[in-house]
Amino acid sequence: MQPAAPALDDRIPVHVLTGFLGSGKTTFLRHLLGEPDFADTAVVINEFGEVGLDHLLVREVSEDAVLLSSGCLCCAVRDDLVSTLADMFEMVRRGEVEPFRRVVVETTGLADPAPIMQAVMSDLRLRRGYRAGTIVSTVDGVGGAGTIARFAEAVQQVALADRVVVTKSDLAEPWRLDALRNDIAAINPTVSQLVSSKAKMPGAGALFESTGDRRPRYLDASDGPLYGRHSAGVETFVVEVAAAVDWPAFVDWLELLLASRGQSILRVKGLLSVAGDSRPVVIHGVQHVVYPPEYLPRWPDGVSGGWLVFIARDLSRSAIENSLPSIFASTP
Ligand SMILES: Nc1nc2c(ncn2[C@@H]2O[C@H](COP(=O)(O)OP(=O)(O)OP(=O)(O)O)[C@@H](O)[C@H]2O)c(=O)[nH]1
Repeated sequence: MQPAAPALDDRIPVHVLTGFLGSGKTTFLRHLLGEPDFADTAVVINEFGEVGLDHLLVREVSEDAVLLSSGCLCCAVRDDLVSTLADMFEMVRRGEVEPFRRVVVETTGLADPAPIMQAVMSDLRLRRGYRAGTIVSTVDGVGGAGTIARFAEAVQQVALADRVVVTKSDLAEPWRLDALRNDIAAINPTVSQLVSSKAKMPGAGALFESTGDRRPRYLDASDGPLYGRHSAGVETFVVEVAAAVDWPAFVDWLELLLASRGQSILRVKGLLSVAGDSRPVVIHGVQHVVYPPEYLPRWPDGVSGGWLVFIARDLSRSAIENSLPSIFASTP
């Protein structure tokens, strides 16, 4: 008698998209969600600050992105992820939402992916409907080597990845990319490394496909010194910017701030109203780099005034607020 073929596992894979602050997770995810291969993908986004931006950007391409805010998935809001996934499954079962074929969880930039994957896979309710997917980690082609050298979180994200996407290759010199790829290989010798440019990457459709039968690395990570911990002193705060800003003055202010305090400011992002334009402007700064602004077609529902979120070390909210007045457009 022939041995029975192994039963096909038709549970929904939960993939984790991780990567250090500003390394390009959301940009890459938005691009993927626009590809036909990624139709039927449910997205759960976790952000640090009291206000989230990434889910607003992802909703431009996929209406149903769910935001888990106010804490990091790997340490503070793990239970929220478990109950969100359970609710999503129930809603599909009751026919309240369209079925989905995969879930992608985008973590905060400081997250350890191991406790996230473990929380999902150790919950008996979830295990009936979901299975562990792939861990994909983005690494910033420009600043990645520096963050790997300075932040244990960046090392952990690479160490546990099944695939690494080196982003921003359009901005980085070839020698820098080669050196970074060597750093990544030194941390995780068997990981497959892919390179993307402005979120475009050959073979992106297969990004979350299984990497084979290898025992997942996250299973062995629970006794490591990094498990679910964050580098000391990293804090987040939100600065409200209710009035319209004068664009040239704002750019000068942000460039000066990041040039002088880029070692402290790991990430700044936000949504602003700019004098003379009705569209909200999305702002991105990553360490010393200010990225080109992006316009949203309209203000998202429920959002009116602007704000900036900072993720920083040794930087106070009052220092930022005191320097802000220079950016506002003067009223005629
Ligand atoms: N030129 C260029 N810019 C990129 C690329 N990928 C991302 N960016 C820019 O880098 C900035 C940060 O990208 P995000 O996608 O927001 O990064 P993230 O990892 O989601 O950020 P956090 O969630 O805050 O940690 C944005 O201004 C992006 O437009 C790329 O391949 N090329």
